[in-house]
Amino acid sequence: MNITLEKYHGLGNDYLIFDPNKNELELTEESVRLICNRNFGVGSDGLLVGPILGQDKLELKILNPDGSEAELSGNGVRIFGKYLKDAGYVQKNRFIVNTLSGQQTIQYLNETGTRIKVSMGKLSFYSDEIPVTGPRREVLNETMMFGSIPYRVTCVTIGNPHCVIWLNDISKELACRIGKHSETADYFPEKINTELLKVVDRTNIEIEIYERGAGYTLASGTSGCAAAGAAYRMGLTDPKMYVHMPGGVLEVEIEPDGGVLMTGEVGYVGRFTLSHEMTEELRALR
Ligand SMILES: N[C@@H](CCC[C@H](N)C(=O)O)C(=O)O
Repeated sequence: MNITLEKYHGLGNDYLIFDPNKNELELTEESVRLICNRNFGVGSDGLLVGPILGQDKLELKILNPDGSEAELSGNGVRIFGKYLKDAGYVQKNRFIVNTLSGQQTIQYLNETGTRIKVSMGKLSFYSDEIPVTGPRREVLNETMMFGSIPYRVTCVTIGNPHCVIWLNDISKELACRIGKHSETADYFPEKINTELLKVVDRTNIEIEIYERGAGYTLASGTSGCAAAGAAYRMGLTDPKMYVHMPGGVLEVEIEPDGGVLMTGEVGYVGRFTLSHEMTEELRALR
């Protein structure tokens, strides 16, 4: 049987869904890299594997295009929510999914499930939880060197690790220039997602993103939550704000206990049935 993948995007952050209940393939780092490759494969910013059906559980495994596993993806969870509705796995309007980072609550805000609110979990700025090397502390406004240049950095986890750099001017070029050094810097034993943050006013921020295991992306849900959390913690914004990214806008709300609510759109691109040749090539990649 040839492999079938469904493609969705969250504000231009595109993911392929590999439903293990409908496909037979043992995924390896190499096969994930080939599927996500934009020239030799279908191409995407990541692969969502699910639903993995457990006892009363809907599990989601999130893979980066380099084959590594991520604890959480905000766009990935919204996309997964839309897929679960489209494929008839859920009938409820509000339900829980499980990722490596814990539980996320998904809520459909419209009939077609294209607008989704997710309760993402809690932010932590503590070094041992992110993780960041050195003594246990909250990593707030510290100087770190990326490619021999010093930057003021606030680090935070929302299940996956983020480093937020507050600047007056941000761009794709700068995100790529800094991100390629910060992703693998010694400060971060599990690597890091990088966000350049520009504060527009108390309810609007702009970010540029360089994702761990994926590189530059047009949008990222966890990055939006991390940057919003950092901006609020630094006293630069109100708790509820619009996060503007090159691919579109997310609404993020920081709750008094550090919980984060994220709301945004999901788009369905289409179904891709891989050729016999491609299916066989993937099966050979062990
Ligand atoms: N695109 C994502 C984040 C995906 C995971 C990230 N690259 C990581 O390794 O932590 C999002 O929408 O949050």
